[in-house]
Amino acid sequence: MFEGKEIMINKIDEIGDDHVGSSAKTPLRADAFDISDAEKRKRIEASVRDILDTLGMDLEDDSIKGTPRRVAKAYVNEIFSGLNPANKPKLSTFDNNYKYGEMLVEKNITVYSTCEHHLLPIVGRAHVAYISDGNVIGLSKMNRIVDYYAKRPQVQERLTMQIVQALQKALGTDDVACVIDAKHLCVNSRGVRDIVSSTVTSEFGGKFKEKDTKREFLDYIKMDTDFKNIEA
Ligand SMILES: Nc1nc2c(ncn2[C@@H]2O[C@H](COP(=O)(O)OP(=O)(O)OP(=O)(O)O)[C@@H](O)[C@H]2O)c(=O)[nH]1
Ligand SMILES: [Zn+2]
Repeated sequence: MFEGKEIMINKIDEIGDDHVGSSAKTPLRADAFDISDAEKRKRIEASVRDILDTLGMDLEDDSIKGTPRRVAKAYVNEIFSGLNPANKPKLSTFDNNYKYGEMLVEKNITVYSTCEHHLLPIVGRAHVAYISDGNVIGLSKMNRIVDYYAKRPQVQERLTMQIVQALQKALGTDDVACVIDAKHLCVNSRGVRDIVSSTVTSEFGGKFKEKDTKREFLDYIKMDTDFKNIEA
């Protein structure tokens, strides 16, 4: 019993949330890792079949009969793949031998996530920056970490914080920032149906809390957004 609990805790560490402040943790049940991906696909397939059946769809129809299986595969293998610690990217870092001392910005990283309130897509761009404290990270790893945390049921605020906290841990510095500008289809396509509005969230760690550093980062990413509300 105790051993099982230990294993569970280790897996939560692997998922990358061990370093995340409690407010930014993905709300997972304690037994979240007891269910294999194969079992998840099986259960989701049955649930989707039930939804379509309830909607009155003909599940014998050639176009629809494979839908429960397709949705289950897409959810577990792609759309919610960031819930499986095995999919966490390895954030390889290197010594900053060339002593690059300025900020590095990886901008316009594509974000495809899923709103956890309606299970509808969140589509946008993330802009990530850090200032090296001795380590540098492979550029693609920033895109990968954005994608990993995006592939969960999310709210944009939590996604932004998880990205920053994961990179702070990998790089061993607080000097990391992230801005996300994204459209929520739950706002654009249903409900209030505002097709134009988008949501901007930001998290500024360490030196990025200072006015000039924050300004430099925001100048590099130059979005068509009024940043007055997030400037110091
Ligand atoms: N803070 C935050 N809210 C979100 C995010 N994604 C969706 N929401 C909001 O979650 C809220 C859920 O509100 P509810 O009143 O419970 O749901 P609802 O009746 O479907 O609300 P409407 O969307 O206004 O029709 C909505 O206002 C969504 O716009 C997000 O990433 N962050
Ligand atoms: Zn939503």
